[in-house]
Amino acid sequence: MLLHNTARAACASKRQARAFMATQTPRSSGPQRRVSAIAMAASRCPTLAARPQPSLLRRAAQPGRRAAVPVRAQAAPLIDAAPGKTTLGFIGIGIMGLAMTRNLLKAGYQVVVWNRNPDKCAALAAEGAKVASTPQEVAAAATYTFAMLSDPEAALDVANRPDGVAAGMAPGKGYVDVSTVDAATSQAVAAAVRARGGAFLEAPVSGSKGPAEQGKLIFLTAGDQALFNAVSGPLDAMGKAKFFLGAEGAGANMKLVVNMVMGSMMTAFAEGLALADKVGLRQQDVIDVVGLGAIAAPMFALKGPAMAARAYAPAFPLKHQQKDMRLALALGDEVGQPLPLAAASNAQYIAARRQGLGDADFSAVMEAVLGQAAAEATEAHNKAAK
Ligand SMILES: NC(=O)C1=CN([C@@H]2O[C@H](COP(=O)(O)OP(=O)(O)OC[C@H]3O[C@@H](n4cnc5c(N)ncnc54)[C@H](OP(=O)(O)O)[C@@H]3O)[C@@H](O)[C@H]2O)C=CC1
Ligand SMILES: O=CCCC(=O)O
Repeated sequence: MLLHNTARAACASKRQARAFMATQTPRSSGPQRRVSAIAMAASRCPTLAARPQPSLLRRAAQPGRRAAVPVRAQAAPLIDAAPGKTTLGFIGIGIMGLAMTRNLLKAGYQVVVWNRNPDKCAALAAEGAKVASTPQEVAAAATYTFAMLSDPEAALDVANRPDGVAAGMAPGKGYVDVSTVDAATSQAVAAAVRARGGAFLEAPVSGSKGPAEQGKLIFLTAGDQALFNAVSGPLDAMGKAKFFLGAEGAGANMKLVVNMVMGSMMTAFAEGLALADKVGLRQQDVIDVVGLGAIAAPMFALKGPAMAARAYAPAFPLKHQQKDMRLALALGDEVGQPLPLAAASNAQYIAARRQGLGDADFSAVMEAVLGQAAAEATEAHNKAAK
């Protein structure tokens, strides 16, 4: 199935197909083995087989001349990032960006940072980062620039504003957007970066504040594979695993699938805790029982006790989870996949945002669940009283 989907992604456009064919020889260890599978799938892609790619072929213009042979696309070589040698950029010093940048500094990279609210850069400056005054300045100073921004609007603005990342791009440089956005946003950012000669990789992450601090994120990457290889060191400094999934859009889609499932799981768990409470069960007992059985999940064990205490210190802000539900639902709409469960969960995240909980942890969806239950109880009581 993965192979099928990645093959489909690999065949998405002529330009993407060219990117595949121009990529470096895949390395053979760990998740990178998936790279080989993708490249093989791309090479078997019927669209590619049926349509010769003019810029990839040296044509035999006259009879008697040698047959067309593949020519590698001319892309600026990308140098492997190395601690002590490579300057990296990081844009978006929020919950995730702060922890990720710290791990790059700890690994020995020179890092230039920018954040819309410059105050958030102060701690990193004290730890050795340089602070730039625009995203363009970051991209110009760094070989490879990372960005961890809240949503598609922020990602597009930071890339395209007059003093944005694209303006600082040049051949030999790369932009790695680790924000959670939709595929169309990622593709638009990729186009802006490539128009200036830069390489692009989308690399949304699975894992929250804790894994970001511990350098245990999981990168879901797609785009220019040469850039994936070049930033392998920095990715390893921030994460425990990395997947290269194909042409840009595949990483964004993977992230939305994962977060849609996570968002629905959290809503279901909150409903379970609320129901347990109503029937006189101890919520901690529910957490313990769930933790020992087939539906055990690290997320339930991690968030459950705080939810029972109705405390929601933000690790993953609820407004971002709701954004991810919205983007996943839009994706379902686009491809004709009904997602009724996700739609119902999204309604609860929207309700929680309306309750002013957008900046709380996404487990605060519990309050919407409790709020709705309380409202329904009142309504039932009023009906019975009539
Ligand atoms: N927290 C988590 O557990 C995880 C989050 N994510 C994703 O990572 C991204 C960031 O999340 P997180 O760090 O938690 O969020 P935060 O809200 O803490 O950080 C958001 C960052 O985006 C910046 N930003 C927002 N709008 C703009 C804009 N228009 N122009 C420039 N910068 C802007 C903010 O700048 P400012 O400080 O000035 O507001 C801030 O640096 C989101 O896409 C989220 O979905 C992915 C995995 C886990
Ligand atoms: O996007 C947020 C993901 C949070 C997590 O994976 O724990």
